[in-house]
Parts: sequence; structure tokens; C-alpha cells
Amino acid sequence: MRTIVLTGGGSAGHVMANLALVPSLRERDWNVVYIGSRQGIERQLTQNLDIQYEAVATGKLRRYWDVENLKDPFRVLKGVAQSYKLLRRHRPAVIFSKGGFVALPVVVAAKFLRIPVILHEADLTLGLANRLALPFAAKVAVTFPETAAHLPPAKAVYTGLPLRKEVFSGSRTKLLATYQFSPQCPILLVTGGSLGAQNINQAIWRQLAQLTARFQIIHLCGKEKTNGSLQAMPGYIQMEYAQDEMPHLLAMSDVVISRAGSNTIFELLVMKKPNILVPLPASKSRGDQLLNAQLFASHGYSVVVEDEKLPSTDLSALVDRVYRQRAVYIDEMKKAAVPDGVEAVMQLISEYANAAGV
Ligand SMILES: CC(=O)N[C@H]1[C@@H](OP(=O)(O)OP(=O)(O)OC[C@H]2O[C@@H](n3ccc(=O)[nH]c3=O)[C@H](O)[C@@H]2O)O[C@H](CO)[C@@H](O)[C@@H]1O
Repeated sequence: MRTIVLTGGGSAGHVMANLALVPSLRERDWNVVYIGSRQGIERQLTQNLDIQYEAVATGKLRRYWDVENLKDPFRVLKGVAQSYKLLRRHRPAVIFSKGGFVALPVVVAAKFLRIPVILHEADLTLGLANRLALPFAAKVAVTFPETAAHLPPAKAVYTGLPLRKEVFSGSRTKLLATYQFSPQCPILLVTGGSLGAQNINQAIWRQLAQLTARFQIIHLCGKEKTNGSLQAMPGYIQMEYAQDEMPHLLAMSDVVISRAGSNTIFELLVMKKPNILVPLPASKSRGDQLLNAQLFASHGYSVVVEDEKLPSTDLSALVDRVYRQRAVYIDEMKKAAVPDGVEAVMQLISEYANAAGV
């Protein structure tokens, strides 16, 4: 049996595409090993999938000064040594890396062992871990055709984003009774991405009375970010993080307010959900979400509200407007050509396996 190592983590966005590949890899007789960090979200998300999980030491990408930054190079070196041992033991034919800092030691160790590495970039511009990993990689699979222009032509392949197949099979009605929601009243889903977004949470809570007068709301607040005083409010459901429910939440919603992480916006696009994007500001990131959001808005799929302008935005009026004009957004989304990212990446993996004679 051929073995593939999947790596990537730090946020759900860096894990989801890996998970999307697992059923197809298994169908085609690949033995799947996941290398992640000891504590990261990748460990939690792979837990129920019967995937062999190996943990290595990893640094953390901080955009601010912290004494921990001094220890990170040593952690990465330790991670490279651990990855080297693991790769020698598992002997994978290919490494597929979704990025995030945990992937870096794995990619470096793979280079020493001459194991081909395929990177995948979910955003318009390369994340720091992927940029650092680029010299060690054979190919970079990209989500947006525009990204390829900034990469060495021999390395870039446009595959799109592998999306979990469960995303397509959510039920519109399954959770209505659980939440005591009426099928007659429209549903607003609010998500701050895998980590939650405090600014979005505050904006929703400030305008909750106006919003609940018109919509039933499911609010994904992020870990330890829910508001205890609003627990019993009718028509308003708060959760820290939705795991198995997520496909149903997407299916049942009529409008979505969201951060602009790549997985989420593509899920909204394929599910044809009119949406208001509040991208993570450039001051707190490399600005990738702003670019994702602007591109989606330019295609007519989304409305963008900058994070800084959120406190002064009449969200309730905006959600209402997007809901009333939903047919216009849905029509634009129907025109989108979204590639089958799972199939395209599987093809790339097969090419490398065939070239290696496995
Ligand atoms: C803060 C940060 O670093 N954000 C980055 C991270 O976003 P983040 O980790 O938030 O990732 P995405 O928005 O891309 O994906 C979130 C995924 O988690 C799922 N989900 C979310 C909430 C929930 O309660 N349940 C659930 O299942 C969504 O359906 C989606 O599949 O990776 C993205 C992809 O590289 C980047 O574009 C983002 O800029």
C-alpha cells in the first residue's frame, strides 16, 4: 500500500482541504498519515477520522514580539529531526502540505529524503509558511488562477480548493426543530471563521434586537467567546464551534455574515449563500482575507464591510438588503466555474506517485 503524508494546521483553514482528500485517497488505496502539532486544531479535527496521527514540535508564527519567538528556531529544528525520523519510518511516496507553521519541519525533512512535496495555497497570496516552504516543494497547487502569476511557472498548478464532500450534503430542515426555528422566518448564519471574531460578535450583540426582529440567527462565536447573558434568547443560537453541524448550518441559512477565510467563502459560493464578508484586517494578518473578499465582491458574490467600519455599519439594514436582493447574488454565484479541487489534487498526487513508480 502506498503512503501519503498530509500536513498543515494552526487553524481549520489549513486542515480542511487535507480532510477533503481523505475519502478519495482511501478509495484509491492510499495509506494516510497526518503529521501535525501536539495541541493544534488539526489533532482535534482528525480525531474521529481514524487517521494515523503523528505529532512533531513546531514554532508559532507571531506577528508581534514575544520571548517565545527566541525559542521557535530550536522548536522548528527539533520538528525537522522528528519529521525526518517519521518520514523514514513511514516512507511516503508524496507529502501534501496545506501550510501553517507545523508543515515547515515536515517539508524540510522531506527535502533531505528526496520525497516530493506538493504545497497547497488556499488564499490569493502565499502564506508565510508556504513561502518559506516553496524552495523545498515540487509543486504549488493554487486555489485562485491569479496566484499562479506570482509563482515560478514550473511549480504552479491551478487546482482550486479541495472542499469536504459533506459540505454539499447538508440538510435545510434537519436542525430546525432542535433550534426551535420556524421554517417561515429567514435564517442568518454568523461565523468568524474557525477562531471566531470578537468584532463581528460585538456588532451582532449590539444590533441583536433589530436583527432578531427579522431573522432567526445562528452565531458561531469562537472558543470561549459566547455571551452567557444571551443563552436563552428565542430565535438566537450561539455556539463556540460547529463541527458535524456545519454542513446543515450552511444549507439552512439564507444570508451569511462571515470572515473571508478561503474555505468558508468557497463553501458559501458552492452552496450559493448570499453573504456579507468582514475580512480580517491587514493590521492583524498579511491581508489575505481582504484580497479574497475584494475578489468575491468584484464577481458580485459578496458584499464587503471592512472590519474598522463594522461598528458604524447598520448591519440589520444591510442584512435585510442582501436578503431582499438574494436572487441577484445567487444568479452570479451560479455562473461561477468552481473546479473540483479534490479531483485536480488527486490527479497531481497520482502523477508524482506514478513518476516514483509506486
Ligand atoms: C485567522 C486566520 O489565520 N485566518 C486564515 C485561516 O482562516 P480559518 O481557519 O478561519 O479558515 P477558513 O475560513 O478558510 O475555514 C474555516 C473552516 O472551518 C469551518 N468551520 C468554521 C467555524 C465553525 O464553527 N465550524 C466549522 O466547521 C468552515 O466551514 C471552514 O471549512 O485560514 C484561511 C485559509 O488559509 C485563511 O484564508 C484565513 O485568513
